[in-house]
Amino acid sequence: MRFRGIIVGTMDDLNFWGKRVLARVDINSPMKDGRLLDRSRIEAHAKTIRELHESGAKVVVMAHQGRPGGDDFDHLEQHARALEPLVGTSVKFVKDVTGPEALRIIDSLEPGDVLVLDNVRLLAEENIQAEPERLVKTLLVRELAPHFDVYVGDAFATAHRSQPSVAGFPYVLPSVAGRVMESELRGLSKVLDVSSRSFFIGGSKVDDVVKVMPNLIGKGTVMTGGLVALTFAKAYGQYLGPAEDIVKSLGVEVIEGARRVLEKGKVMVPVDYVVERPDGEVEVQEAGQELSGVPKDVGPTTVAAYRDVIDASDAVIFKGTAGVVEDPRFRRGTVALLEAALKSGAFVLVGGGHASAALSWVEEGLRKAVGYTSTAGGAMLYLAAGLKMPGVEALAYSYSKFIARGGWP
Ligand SMILES: Nc1ncnc2c1ncn2[C@@H]1O[C@H](COP(=O)(O)OP(=O)(O)O)[C@@H](O)[C@H]1O
Ligand SMILES: O=C(OP(=O)(O)O)[C@H](O)COP(=O)(O)O
Repeated sequence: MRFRGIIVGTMDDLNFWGKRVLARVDINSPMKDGRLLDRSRIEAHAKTIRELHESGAKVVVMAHQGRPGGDDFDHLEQHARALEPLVGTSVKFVKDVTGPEALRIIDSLEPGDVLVLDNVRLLAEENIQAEPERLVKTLLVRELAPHFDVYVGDAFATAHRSQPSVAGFPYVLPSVAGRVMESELRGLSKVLDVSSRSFFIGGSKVDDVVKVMPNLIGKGTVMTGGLVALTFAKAYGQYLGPAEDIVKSLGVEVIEGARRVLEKGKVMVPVDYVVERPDGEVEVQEAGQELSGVPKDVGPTTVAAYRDVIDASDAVIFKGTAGVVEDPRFRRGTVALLEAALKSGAFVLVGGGHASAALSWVEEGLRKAVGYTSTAGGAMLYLAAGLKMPGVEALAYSYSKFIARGGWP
């Protein structure tokens, strides 16, 4: 398939029967207290895995969950169990990635078998980002690649990271896009080219947002929520009371980055917040004055102001959440904004694990008004901003090196 001037192979280009296939998917899902809260990414990637299983491949699934140190950093056994009914076969799981136990099971697979490796971010070197020359030298790539014939890059939601599992293997193995990667690239290239759009950008991955924001300003009005909003409020000089430390913990570069974004253009920040006071009570407080609790959602006046922007847009791109949606007390802002977008008649694109999970709390009849749901949050924004996608570039390299000249069955 052609994508923005490059050619990426798809699963239609290869015969998988009996092949040892390493499939990198993104089943990173919202979790609370060690339990999966949402399975949409697992459902999406199950289609790719099922097709590989039905084509007689020996399928090894590689994925991550959370980031080291985070509450949702976990093993992938639950994910493997959730895949079983969706793929329609028993799914093996090994609590290992490149160790002897993993390699033994990989080498013993029969056509049609499916094995899920444990969280690839348990390996330190997966958590660095580097150029392809370095990625191919990582132990992860050097140790696993010889055990495979083909790599399927399906982790679209992680394709903006130049990490070894995403952007390393395609330089040494014939590689194609999986079905999720393929449909996201096709789907998003169509919908991102709308003239009058607005962006709602929330959630906690502020470093990603600060990176894409200079390219988004000018492409539409940007409304913020979540930790993104707190960072920009700080960059505007607001005092955040008990949330000052939360924003400081994101690092000076992130706050400085937000200030530089504001030199380029305006970003909308909340005018009120739902805060949690030290005594556990929840109340709405106006922004700009000293907050006496931690802001955990946007307030009703903010929702009304953002609704006006949404109503004037032809397309709304929604990434991340307005508040701590895992706690029902701080879900209202996100749900109200999603509902406003879905009622507005604009084309609504929802991206990101938490934002798409929040759709399940929206009035049932409204849900069908979503124009496009992407499995990706950050990666979707990178694409909207026209930034480099190392996971896609690696697949294009692999296609031209190993597949295009017809050297592969
Ligand atoms: N005010 C806030 N304080 C702390 N965390 C927040 C706040 N608002 C949102 N979050 C967190 O942001 C996370 C969702 O952000 P993110 O992962 O960036 O979204 P997505 O998965 O949709 O791309 C949720 O875990 C949510 O609790
Ligand atoms: O959930 C993801 O990204 P997203 O929250 O931006 O959609 C991906 O799994 C990438 O995870 P990362 O942002 O920890 O690299």
